[in-house]
Amino acid sequence: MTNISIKKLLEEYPFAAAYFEQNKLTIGGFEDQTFEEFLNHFSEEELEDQAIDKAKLLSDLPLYLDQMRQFLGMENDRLVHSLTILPGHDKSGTAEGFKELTVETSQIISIVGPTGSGKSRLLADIEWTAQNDTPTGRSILINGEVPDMKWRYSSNNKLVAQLSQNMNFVMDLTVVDFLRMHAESRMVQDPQSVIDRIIAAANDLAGEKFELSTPVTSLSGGQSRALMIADTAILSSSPIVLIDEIENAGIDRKKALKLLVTSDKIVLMATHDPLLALMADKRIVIKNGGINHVIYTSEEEKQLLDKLEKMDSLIQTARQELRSGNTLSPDLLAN
Ligand SMILES: Nc1ncnc2c1ncn2[C@@H]1O[C@H](COP(=O)(O)OP(=O)(O)OP(=O)(O)O)[C@@H](O)[C@H]1O
Repeated sequence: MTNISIKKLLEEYPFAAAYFEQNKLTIGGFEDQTFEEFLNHFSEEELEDQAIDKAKLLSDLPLYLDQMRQFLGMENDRLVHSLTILPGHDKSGTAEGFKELTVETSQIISIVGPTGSGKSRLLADIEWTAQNDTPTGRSILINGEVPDMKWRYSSNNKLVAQLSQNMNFVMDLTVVDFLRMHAESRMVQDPQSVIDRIIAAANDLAGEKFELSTPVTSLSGGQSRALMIADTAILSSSPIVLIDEIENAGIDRKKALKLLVTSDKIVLMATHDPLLALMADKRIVIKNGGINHVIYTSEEEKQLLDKLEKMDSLIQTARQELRSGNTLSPDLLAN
């Protein structure tokens, strides 16, 4: 929550204004920056003169917001701001190669490793909020603490939303009925505008557009995935999104990730797609059932990402041409 702009923070937690006032911080003019960026604008002299303790102000803000939400009896779902994985052991019983790994909202973590190495197991440990009670011996903390066991059993206030490669709907509903049911179960104030936003976002992700009246059973693989991603980003209460491979999903993967991240989700995805893996802030490398090491995506890798994106867009264009029944010409490579 400290990664979002002050403006967004105030929209979501209006009482944050009192925190700034109590600490005599004038945030006017800095609304588009994050709280950390705002604090960084002070000179050393100003910090000293005004007795501003940047580190304390930063670490106290999430605590303050949590306490206020609890006090005001607001829903728990938005309270999650970090997920921590504590190490267990690999399939041979060897301790995992990291101390602890914390992921915060709006961060993306990718998980890579050979087939059968344990990527899905890690996602399952997170979903189950493992407490040294799964084959890996890992433990999961939420906001730095042992999580409430309610997360394991609650059906409408789930910690984790899973997006998997196969999204086949079996229910006999149109897209709008499906979304309306979901919006009503979440008791949103203005269901129609939420539904409209989801449809617009889903159509933006999917190659071919679909209508509100389309039965969900007639959606293509890519369309149903796009719908579920948009629904998860905009309407789901789950603060953590786990993605098991979206490479062949027929959707704009980059936009999909951006949509989830700007919705303040913690995103973890198992993937071998270089575009997705490098978009992540950190990359968990799994070997023989254990987290072998964690790689921080370097500047160099991010630069490589630009090149890979250009190559990818070329392949996508070629694919589109083939789909439309055209022939491919060498001009494709000219640009
Ligand atoms: N640390 C561990 N200790 C014991 N068993 C483990 C451990 N990690 C994973 N496993 C088991 O190994 C098997 C393979 O793991 P998993 O399905 O998670 O692999 P994967 O990387 O997702 O494979 P794929 O890429 O094929 O989907 C599973 O039965 C899982 O429960």
